[in-house]
Amino acid sequence: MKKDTSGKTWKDSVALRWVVLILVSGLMFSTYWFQDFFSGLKGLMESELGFTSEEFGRLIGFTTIANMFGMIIVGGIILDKWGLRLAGLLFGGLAAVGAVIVALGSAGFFGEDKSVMLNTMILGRIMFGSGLEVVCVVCTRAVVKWFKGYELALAMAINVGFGRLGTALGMALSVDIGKGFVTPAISFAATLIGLTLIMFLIYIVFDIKLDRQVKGQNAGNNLEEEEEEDFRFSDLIKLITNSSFLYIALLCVTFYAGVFPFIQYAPDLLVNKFGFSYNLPEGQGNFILFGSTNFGNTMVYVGLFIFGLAFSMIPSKRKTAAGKMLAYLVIFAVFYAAIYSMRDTLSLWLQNGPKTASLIPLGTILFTPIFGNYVDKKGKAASLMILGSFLLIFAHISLSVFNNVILGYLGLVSLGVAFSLVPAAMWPSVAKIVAEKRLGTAYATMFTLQNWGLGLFFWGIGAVLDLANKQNLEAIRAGEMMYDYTIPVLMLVVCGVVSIFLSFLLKKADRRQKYGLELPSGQKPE
Ligand SMILES: C[C@H](NC(=O)[C@@H](N)CCCCN)C(=O)O
Repeated sequence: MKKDTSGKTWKDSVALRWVVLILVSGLMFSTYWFQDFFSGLKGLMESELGFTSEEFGRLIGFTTIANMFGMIIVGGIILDKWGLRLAGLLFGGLAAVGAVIVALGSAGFFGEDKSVMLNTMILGRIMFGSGLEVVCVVCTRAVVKWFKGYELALAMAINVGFGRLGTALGMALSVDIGKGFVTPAISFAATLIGLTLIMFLIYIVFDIKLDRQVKGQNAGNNLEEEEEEDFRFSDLIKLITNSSFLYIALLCVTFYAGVFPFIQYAPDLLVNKFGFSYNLPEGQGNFILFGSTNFGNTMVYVGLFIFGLAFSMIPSKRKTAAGKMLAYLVIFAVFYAAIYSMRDTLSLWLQNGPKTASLIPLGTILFTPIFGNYVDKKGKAASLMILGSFLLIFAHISLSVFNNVILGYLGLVSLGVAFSLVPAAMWPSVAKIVAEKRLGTAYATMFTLQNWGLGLFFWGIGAVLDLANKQNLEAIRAGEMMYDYTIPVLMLVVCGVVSIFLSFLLKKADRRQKYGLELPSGQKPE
């Protein structure tokens, strides 16, 4: 799109850009929620629906099947041909319909036989999964459309942050929402997709207006509209024969295979391995925000925190050093006071499987932009991917081989840091390796390959869990014994080892091909 210098469009307004970001990110929030909220319900699915771990794994694994066989590429082509408004509605709608089928299936609407329930839920998850990935691409495209030339990196981080928030809240709250049943939690998650589709409909009004304004400007200035590049198979061939792209794409497969599938089982692991709870004690710890006696305090904390954050974001030239210190002090004090006042609740949460595991995606909301900023300013992206892969290995070893709860917490923290580091370094690196006109194809290719790894491990962890505990399955289901997660999690160490190997190869290839992955943003190698 060419920019008009004589008039303004809606995207030139800061306020409207951020309204658009919220409207678009709604779908990220709800689809990530629906993708990951089953993790908090694994125990309930076993006790209420009678699903084995393998069946649980099959259910979440099948979410990726259409994507493995090219759905994201088909979605990309539809996006190119029909535009982001129709593609968003089509694939967001597909995700919503799929989610409703999962809810109906779990309620026994299609039949109360276990296999009918499982198969209809799988059918719904396949439809949902086909929508999810394309929705993610549509949202990213919309953010680029409105923020290119403005706060693009920040907007992208916030957009993914909404997705992570969806994952965290879905994991943490689904048990409470379901109140001991699976279907209400699924219905809630499906309703969220419906509501955020309405937000997307409102976004469409903004998008139509912007297109009209840009068209008017271009006509007034005799400018031709810039054509976006369509998906081409020849681009795909060029990409996969580029060694740096190949290494980073494979790293995307192995790294994410070690993280997303683990997250689906993390609450159940904490419950079975360390004796954490699935439910909080009746009437305790359910401190969310609303309906809590601490609501007033919380609002004061939130207000002060936003004030501190907003103040710290004022450009340095307009702010004294003392002002900057004051802003950081306010943020720190608010954080400390909030944690201190919630210490009882927090201590209950840190012994609850879904709530503790949800801290992994929650932490990334804070750390991914911090590491992203580091990569922008200092570079070292390939080295940070090596570090992230190392932390992944540490996390999985400490959560599998050892039986120490402190090491378990350290493992979770280490996984959270890795899950912030690698995406913060990986996605901007792809933009350095691949020409902008091929970025759509590059992301679609990476997400397609990634879904192979996800599908395999979503299902594989559950299947190996059943296999490794074959002798004790009866006793485990009767609540007399606990699952042993050692082998399924140890398996994920392999993902970390291959990731380190690939990150070293990437660093070496970058030295040869000179993409400048180790350099700050905007700096080119000599
Ligand atoms: C940005 C990146 N997105 C992906 O990997 C997508 N394939 C969406 C996956 C959704 C899984 N809950 C990310 O989320 O880091």
